[in-house]
Amino acid sequence: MLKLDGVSKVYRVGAFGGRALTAVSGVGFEVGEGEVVSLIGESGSGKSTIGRMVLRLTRVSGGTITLDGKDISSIRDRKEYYRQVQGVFQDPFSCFNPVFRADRVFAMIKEQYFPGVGAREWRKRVEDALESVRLDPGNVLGKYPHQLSGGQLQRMLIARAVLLDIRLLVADEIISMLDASTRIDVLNLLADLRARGLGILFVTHDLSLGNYVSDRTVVLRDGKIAEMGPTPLVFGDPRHPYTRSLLAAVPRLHTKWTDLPAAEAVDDLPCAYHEAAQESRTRPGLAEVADGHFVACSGGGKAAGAALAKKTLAKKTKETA
Ligand SMILES: Nc1ncnc2c1ncn2[C@@H]1O[C@H](COP(=O)(O)OP(=O)(O)OP(=O)(O)O)[C@@H](O)[C@H]1O
Repeated sequence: MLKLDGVSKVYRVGAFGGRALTAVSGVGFEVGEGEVVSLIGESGSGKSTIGRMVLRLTRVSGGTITLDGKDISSIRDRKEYYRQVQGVFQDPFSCFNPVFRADRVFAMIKEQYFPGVGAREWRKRVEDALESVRLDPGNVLGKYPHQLSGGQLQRMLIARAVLLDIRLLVADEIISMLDASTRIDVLNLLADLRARGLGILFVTHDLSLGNYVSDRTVVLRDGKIAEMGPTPLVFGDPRHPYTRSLLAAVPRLHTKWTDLPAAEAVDDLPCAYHEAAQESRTRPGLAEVADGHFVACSGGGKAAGAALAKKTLAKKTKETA
C-alpha cells in the first residue's frame, strides 16, 4: 500500500531561507493494509515531517512516496487522495472551529465527497460512524467543541475518517493530550480499525505506546532510520545503541530513577551494522540482522575497532617490555 523510498526533506531556514536544514534523510519503509507501523524518535527527529509528507502537506525534497505503486505527488486529484489517506493530530481542539457545532466536520465531508447522498441516509451513516468509535450520537451531535472533551473530539475526527472509509490513517501523537483511560479507549479503537484493514502510521515519541499498538516499528534518529523491524524484535532485541538508550530511558513502575544502571555509552558498543554479513546490507545504510529487522551503522564499529587496536598495541608493548 504505502511505500517510502529514500525520502528526504530539506527545509530552508534562517534569514531569507539561506540555510538548509535536513529534517529527514533517505528514509524508506512500508505500511501495509491492516498494519500499524509506529514511527518513534525524540523531539526533532523528523517524525511529523514524514507524516506531513505522507499527507501531502509538505513537499518531498528527495525520494518517492507511493500509494499502491503510484507516486503520490503525481496524483492530481487531491480529493481522491484524501478519500484514501487522512491524518489525525495531537490537538483535537485546533481542528474544530469554536464558533460552529463540532459535527460540522461531517457536513463538510458530505458537501465535498457525498453530495448525492440523501439527508436521512447521511444521518444514518454519521450515527453508525460515531457508534463505531464508541460515541453516543445523541450525546455529541449538535454540540459545540467546548462542550465536548478532548477524547470525544479526537474520536469524532476518527469517525470522520471512518465515514470516508479511508485506507491509511496518519495518527500523529493523537493521544498525548488525553488522560490515561481515554488513551486506552482510543488505542483500542485503532486496533478495531486495523482489524477492518486500515493501515496506520502511528507517530509517537512514547515507546511504550509504540510497543502497545504497532506491528512494526521504525526508530528515527536525526531524520535517519536507526533501526526498524517487527515490534517484538526491535523492543525485545534492540540492536542499535540508540534504540537501547531510548528503551533504557523508559520509566519503570517500582524502579526509582536513582536505582537505574548507568546508560551504555553509544560509541563504545560494537556496531551491529558492521558485524552483519556484507550480503545482508540490502537497503542503503541498513543491514538486515534478522528477518525484516534492519539496523543502521552506529559508528560503534569504528570506535570499537579503535578500542581493539589500542588494546592490541598495549598488549604488544607489554610483551616487548
Ligand atoms: N516548517 C518548517 N520549517 C523549518 N524547519 C522545520 C519545519 N518543520 C520542522 N522543522 C525542523 O525539522 C526538524 C524535524 O521536525 P519534526 O517536527 O518533523 O520533528 P518531530 O520528530 O516530529 O518532533 P516533535 O516530536 O517535537 O514534534 C526539526 O529540527 C524542526 O525544527
